[in-house]
Amino acid sequence: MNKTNEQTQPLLQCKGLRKVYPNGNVEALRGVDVEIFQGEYVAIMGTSGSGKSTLLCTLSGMDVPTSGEVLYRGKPLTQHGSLDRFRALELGFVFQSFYLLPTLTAIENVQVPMFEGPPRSSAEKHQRAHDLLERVGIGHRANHLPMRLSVGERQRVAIARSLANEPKLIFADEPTGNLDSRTTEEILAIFANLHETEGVTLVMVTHSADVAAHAERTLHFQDGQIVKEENNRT
Ligand SMILES: Nc1ncnc2c1ncn2[C@@H]1O[C@H](COP(=O)(O)OP(=O)(O)OP(=O)(O)O)[C@@H](O)[C@H]1O
Repeated sequence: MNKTNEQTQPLLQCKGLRKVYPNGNVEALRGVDVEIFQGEYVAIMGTSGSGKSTLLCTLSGMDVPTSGEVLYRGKPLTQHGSLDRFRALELGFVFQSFYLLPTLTAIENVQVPMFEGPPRSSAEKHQRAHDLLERVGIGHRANHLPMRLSVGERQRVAIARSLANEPKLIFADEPTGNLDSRTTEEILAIFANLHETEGVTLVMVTHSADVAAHAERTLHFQDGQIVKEENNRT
């Protein structure tokens, strides 16, 4: 990615991030510095227990670090007002286990974050959700409950939901962890398309080198620290 002047400030940054879980006194993050620029596609890769999910939780404000700071557009996360609202408006999330609400249809699931988003009529929410489902290739499944969808289709719904409020940054935590290899490629193609055609900033946690290779840059994580950084496009 070529950095223009506007991109010299990271979209998201953390400095000296430490996280100690008092339960078991586990030091999950041991001084992590990361800079993520607008429009980047970054993979955080490491073995199980290395601290990837903890990093993602603290970077996104879902959890608080023991020490160190997370900055969004140069300002500490804590100064962005209500963290719930900040997350709903600025961030999108995709998880390994989808976390779709089982009693809502696909199109209803996609609309859930919109209740925190910019004011929209019911008809507008419905239309937008439908457009998002079309965008990820499952407009024809809009009225199905999650249990009537394949796992790959569920993840597509979760991606559509993550786009509900036009987030600046999407966090994906092992988004292909429950998928077979063909479906994994399909889901990664959706991420690549969002990144390439719409400039969505993506931070993806994975334990798989093959999956990480789809990102532009890989941060290798080990024992709560970044031990190596790799540019996947050179
Ligand atoms: N709530 C918690 N309380 C205590 N220890 C925790 C908690 N959450 C995570 N840990 C510990 O912190 C360390 C990092 O865990 P984390 O889930 O961030 O790793 P991970 O790399 O995402 O692992 P995985 O790939 O298996 O999900 C591990 O030793 C884990 O046991």
